[in-house]
Amino acid sequence: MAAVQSSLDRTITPDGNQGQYEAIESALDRSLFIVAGPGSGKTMVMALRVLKLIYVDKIDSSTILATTFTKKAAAELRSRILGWGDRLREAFIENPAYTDQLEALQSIDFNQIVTGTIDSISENILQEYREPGSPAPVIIEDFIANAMMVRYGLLRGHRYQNEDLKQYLKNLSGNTRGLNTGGMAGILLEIRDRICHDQVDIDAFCESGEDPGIEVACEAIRAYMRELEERLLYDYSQLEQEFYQKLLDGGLTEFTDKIRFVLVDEYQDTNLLQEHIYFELACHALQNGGSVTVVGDDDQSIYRFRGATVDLFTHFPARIQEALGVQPATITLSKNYRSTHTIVDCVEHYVACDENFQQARVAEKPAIQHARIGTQENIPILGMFREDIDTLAEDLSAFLRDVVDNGGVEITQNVTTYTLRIDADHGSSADICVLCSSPQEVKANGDPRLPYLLRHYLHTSPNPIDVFNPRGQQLKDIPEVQALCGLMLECIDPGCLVQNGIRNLPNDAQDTFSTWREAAHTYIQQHTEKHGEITLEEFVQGWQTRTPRKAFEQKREVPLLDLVYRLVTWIPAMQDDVEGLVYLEVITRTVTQSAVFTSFGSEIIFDANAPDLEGKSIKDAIRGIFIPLATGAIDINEDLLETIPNNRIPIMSIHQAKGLEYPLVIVDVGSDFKTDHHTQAFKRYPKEGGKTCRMEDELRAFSPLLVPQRPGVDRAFDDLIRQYFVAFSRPQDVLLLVGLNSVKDGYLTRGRRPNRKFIPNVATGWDRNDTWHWGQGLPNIVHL
Ligand SMILES: Nc1ncnc2c1ncn2[C@@H]1O[C@H](COP(=O)(O)OP(=O)(O)OP(=O)(O)O)[C@@H](O)[C@H]1O
Repeated sequence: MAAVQSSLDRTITPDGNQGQYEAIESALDRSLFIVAGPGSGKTMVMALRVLKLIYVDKIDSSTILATTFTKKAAAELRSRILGWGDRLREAFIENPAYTDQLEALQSIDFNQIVTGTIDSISENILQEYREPGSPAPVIIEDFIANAMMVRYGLLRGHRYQNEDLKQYLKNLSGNTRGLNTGGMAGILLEIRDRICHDQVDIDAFCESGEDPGIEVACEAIRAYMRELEERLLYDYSQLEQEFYQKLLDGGLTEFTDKIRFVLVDEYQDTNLLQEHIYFELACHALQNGGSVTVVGDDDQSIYRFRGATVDLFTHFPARIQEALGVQPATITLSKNYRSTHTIVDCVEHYVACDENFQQARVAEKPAIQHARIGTQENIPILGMFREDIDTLAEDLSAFLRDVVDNGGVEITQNVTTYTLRIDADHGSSADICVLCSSPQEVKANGDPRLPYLLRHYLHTSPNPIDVFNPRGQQLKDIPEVQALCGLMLECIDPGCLVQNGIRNLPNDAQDTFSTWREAAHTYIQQHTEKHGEITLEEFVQGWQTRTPRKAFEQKREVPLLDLVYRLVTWIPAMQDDVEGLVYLEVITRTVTQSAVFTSFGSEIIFDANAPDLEGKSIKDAIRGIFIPLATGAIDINEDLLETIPNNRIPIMSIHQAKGLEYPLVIVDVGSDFKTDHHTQAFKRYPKEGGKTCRMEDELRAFSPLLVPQRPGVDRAFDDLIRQYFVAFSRPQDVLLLVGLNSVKDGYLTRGRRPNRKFIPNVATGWDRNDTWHWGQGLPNIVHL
């Protein structure tokens, strides 16, 4: 610990940081259950426990496996271990007390530690320890899984037209207007993932006879799984299943024989299949004389919709004792090193105010305490509420401009005045973050939402500030995407000859193709500049008339990726704008990945000896690339957003913000809520469990987990509380809540005798028994 203090500038003492100290210093064979609050240094504790095993217990680094839930968190954990590991090594090498250990110190290879998400670890281990001659697993991204479900689960066999299936998926999703093909595929994949994650007996589910749509859904899922198997492809669920199966069958003994330490962060988001994997790994670790450590915060479990089962964390000690006979020591980390006293108090008050929620938390969880070191101002919690969304966006933009550029904003509470200002030397607009339940920029009816208006007002000011919100719009509706996809279609299939010959072309895809092609024509007219000696119009004509020369190289196979890269030379927004680059990346990944499962590998074939191949390869590309893009089957994956530009204000969903911290965090607690409208209830004060809970209830009846004890509506409340708990615990210095006046003061109903009505909302301190703990007008915060 002395080296940690001198080299890493972290003081961890048995008195000052008891939980952290105990977790790091625990004996190597002591298994731990660490219940940690927000900002309590989970990642630091994990990294230092690993380094303690290596430096103090002299453990071989290749016997340690450390994993966490998201790619971002896994990368952060790895870089901490590597960075701190090296700094400590340098300090030991320079210290004369360790001269006799120089060789051992120099030989430590931190890269041998197995780190990553459970998916990346499964992939690497299956690849590294596979039988000689057997192929390495090929993993498909979610969007390809979706495209394959569209193609093999729905289009093939015309299941997308099956009324029983349509009705079943519609009921399950709660979508009142019905689903398009991409939407149906999305729900089917959610069912399929749950079958894997909850270890559901699919035969029993299929034969349950509760709804005629279930059988068709299972047929579609089985068709999709067969296709994966035949092509030796794995989606992420299947990858984990395969890893677990190989662990059970003893096919990975070379690996399991050496594993001694299993450490899992973010355990609150574990599903049953992952628990099986961790327990199997832990079983080997214990047999090899090591231990298992899990860290998590049940209050931050926000991935139920992806199969996370928080009970696996809250009941971890009993579950692992039953499975492996080990009794882990419970350690709590309740000190918060991130936020000011005011924010910590607000977060603690928030999480305690719903009495019913306490039953869903880890028993006897201690309150969060503030422990942030160094001088800091206790800026009050702020609120900005306005009559309408446009005024809110305009005023919020003006506030942000003042904070970033115009010398700051003064806030007075009682007699104290605070100045909010981005640090002129080290700060930037990226110190601010806007969190919403969804970063969508427009509503289904086309009306703008706060993210759209904020982008607009911030950008049109004299000193423009840019936002970063690539997930704000549907990919197919983004102008550059429309232009690029339209240009590609016009090049490969002029006059829609092949397109019109495709049977089962979904109507929504057909409509989108027409919009794209029109966008391409407009784009051609507006962009007359030359690239590589020709204009865009000449380039497209070259393709359309199949006159190679300048437009494309005379080859038998022309990769579509080449076409993409050539066309974007006329689309500057896709070359130098960070959001445009994300869109381009999604399209190129779609083209590359679809090559994995299409017959022509994302190439157009021009063969005079076999002229029919041209049409077939175009059809293949339309099916494999363009239909998924047009039907919403492909969306922007979160891992494409790992790097957030340092000169823009990120607008993100609360889920994306998990694990992050910012000096100033703005949380939208009600910019969409003008009235107490029932269609919005699920976002603020649920009346029922909703899609995720319905799916949980439906499928867990056939899983060892069994149907959840807590009613769906209570689980929906729990999830909303946790979501805003995560949001409110992200800021270091300032938390600003924004919304409409109706959310804080209520609104007047129409009619001859208007009546004041309030909008129950979990994010503004209502509990599920209709008590408003924060009160009318939100008097507990300072209003701007
Ligand atoms: N003992 C400590 N001394 C000083 N700073 C600390 C200490 N422990 C943690 N911190 C700091 O507190 C902040 C929060 O830590 P970290 O991000 O690891 O928390 P966390 O538990 O992962 O939080 P969350 O679950 O809310 O994402 C970080 O800035 C970290 O550097």
